[in-house]
Amino acid sequence: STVEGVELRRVGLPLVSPFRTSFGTQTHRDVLLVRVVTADAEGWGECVAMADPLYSEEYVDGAVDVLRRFLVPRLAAAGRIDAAAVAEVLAPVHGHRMAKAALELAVLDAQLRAAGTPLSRHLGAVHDRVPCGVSVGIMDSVPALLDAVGEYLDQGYVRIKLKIEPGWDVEPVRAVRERFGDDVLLQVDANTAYTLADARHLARLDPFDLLLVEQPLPEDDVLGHAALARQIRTPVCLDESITSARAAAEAITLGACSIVNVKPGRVGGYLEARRIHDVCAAHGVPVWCGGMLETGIGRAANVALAALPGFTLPGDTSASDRYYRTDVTDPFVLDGGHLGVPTGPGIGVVPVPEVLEDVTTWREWLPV
Ligand SMILES: O=C(O)CCC(=O)N[C@@H](C(=O)O)c1ccccc1
Repeated sequence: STVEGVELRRVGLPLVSPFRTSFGTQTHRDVLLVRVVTADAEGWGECVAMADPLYSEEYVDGAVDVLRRFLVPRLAAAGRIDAAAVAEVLAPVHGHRMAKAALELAVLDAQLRAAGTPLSRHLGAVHDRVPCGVSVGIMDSVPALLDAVGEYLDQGYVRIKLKIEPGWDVEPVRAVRERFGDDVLLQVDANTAYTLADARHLARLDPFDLLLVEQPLPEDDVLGHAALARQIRTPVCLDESITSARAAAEAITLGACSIVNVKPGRVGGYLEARRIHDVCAAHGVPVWCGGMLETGIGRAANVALAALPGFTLPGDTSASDRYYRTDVTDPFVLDGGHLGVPTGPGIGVVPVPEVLEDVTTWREWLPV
């Protein structure tokens, strides 16, 4: 399809409750949405970058700039192209995977809508609904944590992920196990907050039968994760380190991880995410779909991806109301601990016009 123009749009969404991780606390999301207009259809993409470069090197203002000055012009210069070729067209621009992922999804969504093909079918989904986990932030106290976990379990979430950091790890995990038992699927996410010197401390999580410990060490310390994996029993899962299918193959081969969190925004798009899924499947490594507090736009695409066969662990594909009182699309609502995979063409959802207008803080039309 030939792109006629691209709209960059920022929306401001308050979170229903503060979300604290080892790298900071979020109370509000400044989300960049990308709308691609072609002769046949328009498509939507979402950039998962945060306002500040604290999870990765990307941030919203930078994504806007690289899209406006480098990515959209290169897409325009390519003329009529298939969505499968977008990554190659954008490859000369180094990095900026979240910005690239947003543009690629918008092109792919427009193309699939024009063809009447759901994204799930295009990616190779085999399920029509996916089991949902939930990510629980670092809390002010253990009692507050137990209340939050109890509430999510009552809502039907099938897996609990606890954010941890030095000083908030063994005790909250023990408290959740003691209160909710050994059958609850439980995992932890450190977001790079530890070092290899913490190996013996992290081994204190072993008795709690966790599904995994996610990204305990810095994203560039692949060999450190391999060394750690030899010193603890809890399976190591990588997130920030896995920036591509090649990075996944390398980390697995080096023994740095036995589970992978697949996040389309982090790896440059849903097509690279599928390649990571395929590489992991070839190595017998289970994957699950990570989240970046997406609106219904990114959430719809994540649920489609999470329906692929290798996604055998519940992902961070929570309901819209985990984060937002009002989503920009019709809300994703948990049903028996699952979310239904959208069945419409493309990502299968569109922003609700009046909501979108109400939450828009900035927009720019880039003619092509
Ligand atoms: O459910 C969600 O969408 C969020 C899941 C989650 O914990 N995301 C974490 C992460 O490190 O994976 C994150 C949150 C905010 C920003 C970056 C990363």
